[in-house]
Parts: sequence; structure tokens; C-alpha cells
Amino acid sequence: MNKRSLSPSARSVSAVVSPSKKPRNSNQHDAHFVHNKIATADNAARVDADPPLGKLLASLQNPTLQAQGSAVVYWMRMEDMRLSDNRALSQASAQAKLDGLPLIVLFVFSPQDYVAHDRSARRIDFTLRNLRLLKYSLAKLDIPLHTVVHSPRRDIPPYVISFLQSVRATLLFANIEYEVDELRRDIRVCELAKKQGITPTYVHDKLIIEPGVIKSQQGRPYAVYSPFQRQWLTVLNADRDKYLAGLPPPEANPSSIRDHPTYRTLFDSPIPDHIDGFECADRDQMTVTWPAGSDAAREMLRKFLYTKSRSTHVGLSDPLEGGAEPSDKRSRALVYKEQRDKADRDTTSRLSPYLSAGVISARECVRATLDLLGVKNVKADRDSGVGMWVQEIAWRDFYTHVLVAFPRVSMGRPFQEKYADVKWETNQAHLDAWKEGRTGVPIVDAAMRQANTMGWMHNRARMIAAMYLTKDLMLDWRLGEKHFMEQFIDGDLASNNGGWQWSASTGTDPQPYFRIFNPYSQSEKTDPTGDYIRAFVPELRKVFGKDVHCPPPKLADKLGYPRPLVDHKEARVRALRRYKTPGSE
Ligand SMILES: Cc1cc2nc3c(=O)[nH]c(=O)nc-3n(C[C@H](O)[C@H](O)[C@H](O)COP(=O)(O)OP(=O)(O)OC[C@H]3O[C@@H](n4cnc5c(N)ncnc54)[C@H](O)[C@@H]3O)c2cc1C
Repeated sequence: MNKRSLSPSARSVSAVVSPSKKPRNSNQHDAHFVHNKIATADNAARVDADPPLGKLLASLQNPTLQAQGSAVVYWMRMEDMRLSDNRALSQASAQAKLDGLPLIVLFVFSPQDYVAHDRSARRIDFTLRNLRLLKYSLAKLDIPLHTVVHSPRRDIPPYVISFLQSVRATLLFANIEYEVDELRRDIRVCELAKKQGITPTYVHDKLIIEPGVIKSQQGRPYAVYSPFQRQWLTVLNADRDKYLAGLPPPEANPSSIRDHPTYRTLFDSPIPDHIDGFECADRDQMTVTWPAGSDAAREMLRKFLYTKSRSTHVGLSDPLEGGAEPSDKRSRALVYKEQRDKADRDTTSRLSPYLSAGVISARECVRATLDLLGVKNVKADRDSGVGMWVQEIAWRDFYTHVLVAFPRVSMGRPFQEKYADVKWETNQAHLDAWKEGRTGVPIVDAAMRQANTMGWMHNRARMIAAMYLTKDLMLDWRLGEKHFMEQFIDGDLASNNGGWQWSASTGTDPQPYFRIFNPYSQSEKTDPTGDYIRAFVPELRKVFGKDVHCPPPKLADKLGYPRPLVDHKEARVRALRRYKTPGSE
């Protein structure tokens, strides 16, 4: 994401809304690091007119032939934390074998980027936990994983080049990160590499179909999901082997690398216990609820595809723990269409942290649906459970395509500029109550407390909580976007921004502003048993029936549960007025 230093006139989101607290992720590397959040409309338009992915791909054209080095480097990033089915790693390994060279893996921690991206301590800790497993698996293949904490972030390109020089490597492989800052960083790496006789190779890996392929008849990127998804499916099934091919893990290095005077020390590089400023306060709970590693991710995928949902797994729990009955007809995947909007059971896969960190590939998820159905063609229809689930994977592709084609969305701008002037409230007390789950609307409070305890939220709950912040409390969607990133273990800029702009009715393919969720009727649909609310809102643990969705004032007072911050009907009228004429009171 590129939210920093977009222009001298770029403003911080806190300035538009209310004085915000000191950033919780400030740390010793970044005590003076300030990142601006909202680009001017002109600057955003300039970046949209010439998106940086095109520049990166152009700078990879016509590489000059380089003298062979002594090693090949794969630069692992936060989104590709697995060994198998990893395109850049696989290509790096194949090249190393071809050239008879050792393979070295590099990982650069960049605290300033974590601040700029509002990364949560949970997401950073998940990265560290995965890296520990990866380091172990790589070491068994005699492949060193070299890690470094690097600040300031603007110096990462020269650092990476100097690392390659220090290990006498002339080939660099990496998977593309699609956020603006990261693309600009990689363009700079390419510029420096050219001067130093190094050939970089950047490949598409994150998505099923890479950005740029799915276009409208006019050759433009889609800003609406349904036609995007239809074409996505056609393109995918027309070239299934290309888009879904699995790739082997890297081959082992010769064991002699461990005696090599330069390379042997790379094996000693430690995985830090934590990154300063990102200490994960509930690491133990996170470790149980979101176990690290590709094996855990695969087991979660298997359980989703082949076993039933459980009411015991609403909140913090071990997803790998037994108890789920194998079911060939009622597995979560097969009844996903009917059940996915229910938050009172583990109806969805809960794979988002693993997909966001690349612990499992989206390709593997889609391949697994083919095995489940025993078919060759990918199904992504609205009539079947599995088809609906594949549509969610397509949403993930869609939002990253949007980010690449319209980088403005990651620069704090609404996709629809006409809503840039919508008048937001300035109310720190309301914002705090929303964050802490004290709005007096049980489904919203359950959702927010689920985020606070699990670092994750059910999709429908995210929509309800986001819609409530923006339409009922009339608070700026960028505050919610930032808060989710700071809380979630699955924080992904494209999906989070897409989800927020959809809910705030400012984005591509948004919920129209006049369709405003009624949180009480949403609650009855999303949590028909009330188990979700009772799991996260202990004040209401003994309340059943309709009251749990909307406790009568006297009951709420007796239970010590807050009264609603705003009246939904009145808030709705205010939102309609302000959206209809942006700028009006
Ligand atoms: C306001 C808001 C913020 C969000 N922030 C994030 C985020 O930071 N990271 C994130 O991964 N998802 C985000 N989402 C999308 C979605 O809520 C989560 O992906 C989903 O809840 C994860 O649960 P799951 O893995 O059980 O999903 P499943 O229902 O099992 O879906 C499978 C996978 O499809 C993808 N997916 C599902 N729904 C969406 C969607 N609406 N948009 C994009 N991809 C989707 C995810 O990778 C998910 O793991 C957000 C949605 C909203 C409304």
C-alpha cells in the first residue's frame, strides 16, 4: 500500500476525523516515522493514470546478460510464506539446479512498512511463527534463510542489492507484491540491479489470475464484480493447467554449503522473538486459534471440505482439534451457500490468515474443490456451496485487480470521488465504543469483541460492523479500515479496503448508499440462535429469544449492557441526507 508521502499536501486520516491516539505501533526504529494517509485527488489521479505495476513489468523487459554468480537468491515476502506451490521459489530453485549453484532465501523485516500498512502485532507474530517453521524445513534441505530487520524502508532496495553482492549472487527471484509502496520499492530494486549486473525476476503468485488479464470488451479493468467473475471463470477454465498448476518445493542444496566460508553463517541468522513495537500480547491464544504452517492450513482446508460446522468453534478454539464429523453431504463446503452468512458456527473455512500470508496458495484451495467434486472444470456458480466458495476466492482476486488498476483506493481516496466530501462526524467517544464493542447494538458489539479476542471476524459481521460505523455513527470509513488492519491476523490491504469501501458505498461495485443495513434484522439472520452474541458479549449470556438481538432498555440497564449510542432510524435518515448531497449536514 502506498499511503505515505504521497504529496506535501497529503493529510493524515486522524486530522480529518478527530485527534487520534499515539500510533500503537510506533517503535524504536520508527520513532519519527510519520506516514500520511490521504492523498490529494490530483495525486491519486496521477498514480491511477500510470499504475506502478506496469512500470515494474516494463523494467523487467530486456534484461542484460550477466556473468554467472555463485548463488541464487529468493527474496521471500510476507505474502508467500510456504515452500510448495510457490512460483518464485520454485523458479529460483530450478535455476539454481540448472546453474549448479546454491539457493539462498532472504527475508527482510521492515518495521516502517508495518507502520505504514497498519500491520497488526498478530499478523507480524504470525509471520514470525511461520518463518520459524520455514527455517526448520529449509535447513533440512541445506537452504539458509537469512533474516534482517531493516529501517528506514527507503534503503531496502540498496540493502537487497548489497546482500546479493555479499553472497556473490547475480540472480534474484521474488513474487510480486501489488501494493503501491512495494511496487515502487521493486522498481527501484530493478534500477539498482541493472547497474550492478544483477538480473531480477518478479513473478505473479498471489492470485489465481494475475492482474491485467481480465478486461472488459473495451479493454478496461472491471470495476464491477459480476462480469469480472464471469470472465475470470471463463479464462480460468480455458487454461486451467496454467492457472492451477501446482509446483514442487525447492530441491536441496549440496550439503557442502554448510562448510562454505560465506554461506555457512547465513544458517545462524535468528528469527526474532518479536519486532519492536509489534509485541503480540495474546500470542499464546493466537498460537492455538491460528496454528502456523502449511500443514495446519491444509488440515483446516480438509476439515472445511469434508466435515460439518461446529457450534463449539465460534470463538477462541483449536481449529485442528478433532470432533468434526466427516460428512460427505453436509460438509461446510457443500452447504456453504446456505450457511456461510451464519456467524453462530464455524460455517466458513477460516483460511483467510493463511491465504493472506500465503501459507497456503489460492491455487491449492481451488484444486481441492475439484477433488471434492471429482470434476475437471472449476465451478463458481451461485447454485452450489462449493461454487459460492470459489466465488469468494474470486472476490479476493477482484479486489487485488482493483488495487492494481486503481491504486487510488490504497491512497486513502474513495474510488468514487463524488463521495470525497461526505460529511463525517467527529466523535472520539463513539469511535472508542465501536472499537471496544460498547455500542449497545449486540451484533455490532459481538463482532467487534470477536475481532478483539480472535484477531478475526466472520465476513457478515465485518459488513455489519463496517456499515454501522459509517452509516449509523457516520464516522469516516478510513478509521475503520485502519482499526481492522491493526486488529486482524488476516489483514490484507486489497480485501480490507474493498470490504470497507463496499460497506461505506464509496468503492467499486459498492452497496448503494440508500441500502443501509438494519443491524437488528441483520442480527436475526446472522445469529439465529443468538450463540454468537452470547459467546462474545457476556453481559447478555443469559438472554435468549429476540431480546438478545435488541435488549429492552430496562433489561440492558439491569445487566450492565450499554444503551444504543444512536437511534438507527434517525441515523439512517442522516446518512441518506449526507450521501445524497455530499458536503451537506
Ligand atoms: C469491512 C471488511 C474488511 C475485510 N478485511 C479483510 C482482510 O483484511 N483480509 C481478508 O482476507 N479478508 C477481508 N475481508 C473479506 C472477508 O470478510 C474475509 O476474507 C473472510 O471473512 C475470511 O473468512 P474465511 O477465511 O472463513 O472465508 P471463506 O468464506 O471461507 O472464504 C474463503 C476465502 O475467500 C476470500 N474471501 C472471502 N470473502 C471475501 C471478500 N468479501 N473479499 C475478498 N476475499 C474474500 C478469503 O481469502 C477467504 O479466506 C473483509 C471484508 C469486509 C466486509
